Order: sequence, then C-alpha cells, then structure tokens
Amino acid sequence: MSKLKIAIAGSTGRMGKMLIETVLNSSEAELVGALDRPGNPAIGHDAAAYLGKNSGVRITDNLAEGLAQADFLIDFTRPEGTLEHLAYCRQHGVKLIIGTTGFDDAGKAAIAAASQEIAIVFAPNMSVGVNAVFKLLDVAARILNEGYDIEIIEAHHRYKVDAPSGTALGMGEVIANALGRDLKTCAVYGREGITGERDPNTIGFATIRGGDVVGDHTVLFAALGERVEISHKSSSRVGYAHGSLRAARFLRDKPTGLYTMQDVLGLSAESAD
Ligand SMILES: NC(=O)C1=CN([C@@H]2O[C@H](COP(=O)(O)OP(=O)(O)OC[C@H]3O[C@@H](n4cnc5c(N)ncnc54)[C@H](OP(=O)(O)O)[C@@H]3O)[C@@H](O)[C@H]2O)C=CC1
Ligand SMILES: O=C(O)C1=N[C@H](C(=O)O)C[C@H](O)C1
Repeated sequence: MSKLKIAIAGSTGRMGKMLIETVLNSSEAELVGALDRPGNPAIGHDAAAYLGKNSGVRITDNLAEGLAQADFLIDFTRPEGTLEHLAYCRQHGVKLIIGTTGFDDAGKAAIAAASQEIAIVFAPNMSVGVNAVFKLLDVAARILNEGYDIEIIEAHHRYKVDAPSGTALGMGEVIANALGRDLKTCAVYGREGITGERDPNTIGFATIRGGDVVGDHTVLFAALGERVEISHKSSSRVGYAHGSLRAARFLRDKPTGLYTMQDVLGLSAESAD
C-alpha cells in the first residue's frame, strides 16, 4: 500500500514538532509538507532541523507550496489558522485531521460544511486513552444519574490559550447527552463569591494552568457518602500524534464526511451497530 502523504500545519508548535517526529519515524507515512505562519523564524528551514536531522521538507508559509504533494493535512494550530487551511483543503481535495480546540459555533459549522466535500477527522483529543474515557463516562453517567454532582477538572501547561480544554468540554457533552441535558444551559464555568448551594442539574468545570502539565482530566461524580473519580493523565504528546496518524489511515478510503476519534477507533454508536 502507498504511504500516507502528510503535511503538518503549525509545524514549529508543541504538537507540530511531535507530529513531524512521529511521521518521520513511521513506516506507513511520508512527510511531504510543513506549514507555519508568515513571520515564523523557521520559515525556509528544514522541518526536522530541531531534531538535528534533514527531512528534505522546508517549512513554508505558502499553502499551495506546503500542500502541493499532500493527501492529508494534520492541523494543530489555532481556530483562525485551521479555518484558513480548511478553505484551501476544501478547494483542493486535501483530507484534514483537525486537533485544534477553541472553535466557536460558526467555526464548527464551517468544518461541518467543508466535510460535505472532503473527509475530515475533528476531535478535541486524539489519544486512545481519552477516547476510552469518553465511553466510560457515558456508562458512568447513565448509572450515576441521580444524586451525583458532576464536576470536570482539567489541568494544562502555562502556554495553553483556551479554557476549558476541548477535551473537558467533550467530556461535558458526553455526560450531558447521557443524562438528557443540554450542556449549553447546564454548564457552570468557575465559581466566585456567594454562589448559593449547588444546583444538582449543573455540570461544573474547573481549570488549572501551570508549568508543563501535558494534559490531566478528572470527572468527579460526588454523592452523599461516596465519590467516583474517572481520570486520564497524559505524560507526553506522543499519544496525540499516534492517534492523528491513525486518523489519517482511517480517512484513506473516505471521500467525504465528518468523523471523530470515536469513529476512527470504532467506538461510536454507529460503528457498534
Ligand atoms: N486534539 C488533540 O489531541 C490535541 C489538541 N491540541 C490543540 O492543538 C492546538 C495547538 O496546540 P500546541 O501545539 O500546544 O500549540 P503551540 O502554540 O505550541 O503551536 C501552535 C502552532 O500553530 C501556529 N499558529 C498559530 N496561529 C496560527 C495561524 N493563525 N495560522 C497558522 N498557524 C498558526 C503557531 O505558530 P507561531 O509559533 O508562529 O505562533 C505554532 O506553530 C491547540 O488548540 C491545542 O488545544 C493539543 C494537543 C492535543
Ligand atoms: O493544549 C493542549 O495542550 C491540549 N489541548 C487539547 C484540549 O484542549 O483538550 C487536548 C489535550 O488535553 C492537550
């Protein structure tokens, strides 16, 4: 089978670097493009220079150049960058794996619209472990559906710009769906002052930012007399990069459509049928 021809957006970022290393070490993928935005000091340098290696791929700020040979773009940047890349990929038939978080409803709608013409995996967390936790949360919420206060606590490194994390929001969505609630109306993002007693129908979020924490998520189901905690902790970004390659492999034979990592891993309700 031919190799997956992959370009990486945000190639000098924390995830971009991990993705370049992972693609270069993979026998099933080939690095064919590396993008970053204008003004980035690495433009024109080899994409693997930070590893002391030569990949033969130069980082460019020109989408046409960076995507000329690509069948897939893996994008972990910022919503505004991803949406610009999305428009180009839609026009030129490049499949997209989107790990960027922090989109508003309009951004999510643009991704859904583009997926009518190209195949896209869009997921707030590409790790297998977190996606297993999404399933566990669905089961836990259905069982602990009365008398349990639900709080989602997440911790990330000091450089993270969006809060709560996309993963925490995804966990909230899974739980709200399982309980027949609407996350938009039942979420409480932080508390301060005289808040009054806790409303049992809410799902609370707490955000911690500090140091180099890669990504920790805990969901607490707290009742009178007991607590259940379901946690995931990332100690490296490598799991996100491996998940992204798995997503590219999944998209190989998909001409169009919007998929999540649950689909990639065969965990979605549709895959189970
Ligand atoms: N789905 C998942 O599994 C995961 C998702 N993420 C998400 O991925 C995203 C990136 O995270 P991380 O790698 O830590 O972030 P970094 O800030 O380390 O990297 C972001 C990269 O994107 C570039 N970039 C920023 N803005 C734009 C733009 N407008 N157009 C093009 N490129 C741009 C940056 O360039 P410059 O340096 O020049 O600003 C940088 O190269 C975040 O949204 C994060 O939440 C992270 C880990 C896992
Ligand atoms: O910014 C990060 O680092 C991460 N972002 C994703 C998120 O917002 O959920 C995934 C992971 O937690 C790391």
